[in-house]
Amino acid sequence: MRTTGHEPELQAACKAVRLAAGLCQRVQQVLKDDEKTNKLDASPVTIADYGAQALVAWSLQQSLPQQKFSMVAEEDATDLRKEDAADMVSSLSKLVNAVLTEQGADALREGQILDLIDTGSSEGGSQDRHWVLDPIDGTRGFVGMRQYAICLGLLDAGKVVAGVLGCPNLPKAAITDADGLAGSALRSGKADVGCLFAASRGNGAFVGSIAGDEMPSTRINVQEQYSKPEEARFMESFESRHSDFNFSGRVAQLLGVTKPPLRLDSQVKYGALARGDAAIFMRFPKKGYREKIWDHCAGAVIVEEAGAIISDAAGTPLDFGKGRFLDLQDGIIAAPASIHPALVKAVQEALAQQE
Ligand SMILES: Nc1ncnc2c1ncn2[C@@H]1O[C@H](COP(=O)(O)O)[C@@H](OP(=O)(O)O)[C@H]1O
Ligand SMILES: [Mg+2]
Ligand SMILES: [Mg+2]
Ligand SMILES: [Mg+2]
Repeated sequence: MRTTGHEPELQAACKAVRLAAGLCQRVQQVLKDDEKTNKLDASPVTIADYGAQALVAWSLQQSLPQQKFSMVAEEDATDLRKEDAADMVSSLSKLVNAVLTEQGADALREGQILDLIDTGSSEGGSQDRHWVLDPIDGTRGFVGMRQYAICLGLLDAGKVVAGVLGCPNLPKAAITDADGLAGSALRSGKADVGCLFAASRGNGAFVGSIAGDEMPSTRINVQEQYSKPEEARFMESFESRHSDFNFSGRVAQLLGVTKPPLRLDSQVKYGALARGDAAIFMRFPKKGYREKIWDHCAGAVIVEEAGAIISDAAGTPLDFGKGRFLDLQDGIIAAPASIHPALVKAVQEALAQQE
């Protein structure tokens, strides 16, 4: 990987994401029902989400002690500070400390772990630097033994300047039609899995193994050619409650795409797009749903550095500098620069047909 203006941050981010991924992998092996809870919005959260967030906060501060630390992250410790959460906090503490002591680091007290989780309460915005973390994106995929990702981006003055995606269950080889929907390669347990994607602004996107400690060094690019739409594939959520599959189907039809969609949980989709497994990404949540910056920040810089354009359904670039939410119109789409204009046009046509 070339030396970049954000090399120390990218290295620190890879290290932090790998540490968190190690914790997630431990938990996925032994996930028990009583370690899943539901947040107010009925989305699940596990001790792995909390543990991964604590470890990333800890690791970034260890790696970059000179830098002011600000983080916008999905989870907070409010529920863990309630009396009935004592057992969960105790499991969380054991888990986090098992990973830390394995690294030769000192164990942390429960209160310190909760405080680390709460460092993710920054509002972000268009000034200064902020880390943006989704400790487990695709928690439903994580619980269901499918795909999930640890997603860490860096905002500088409202722009994403670096991003890392840890994808412990993503096959290292491109997902092919033969793998079927939802990356079922994972379920077989046979595929060689575990990818780490990294990109910094202006320096390209790279992939490597999530194991070990080398920086990702294989340069990746999106599928540039779109001469035959019938050969193109699109990706969308595994969860139908997260995106309108009927609508994406109509857009695909307008584009002349005939292959069935590849449905994967989490920002793994952005990594897969960046390395050319599929050509198009579409996400159309229900009206009124507000997207959060941590669900797209790291993935956005990775797909852009691999040659894609990511935007809302109107073709407007995503603005990560407005706080914890993204203000956007009608969903998120991404595709190689050569395809993106046709994609915007098809989405607009499909929207017009709906009216
Ligand atoms: N009703 C909804 N519509 C759209 N997205 C939703 C949603 N409910 C939850 N999500 C978001 O969808 C993310 C997963 O994306 P995907 O659908 O690509 O797997 C979740 O991230 P977490 O799993 O980090 O909570 C969550 O933020
Ligand atoms: Mg969540
Ligand atoms: Mg998420
Ligand atoms: Mg999450």
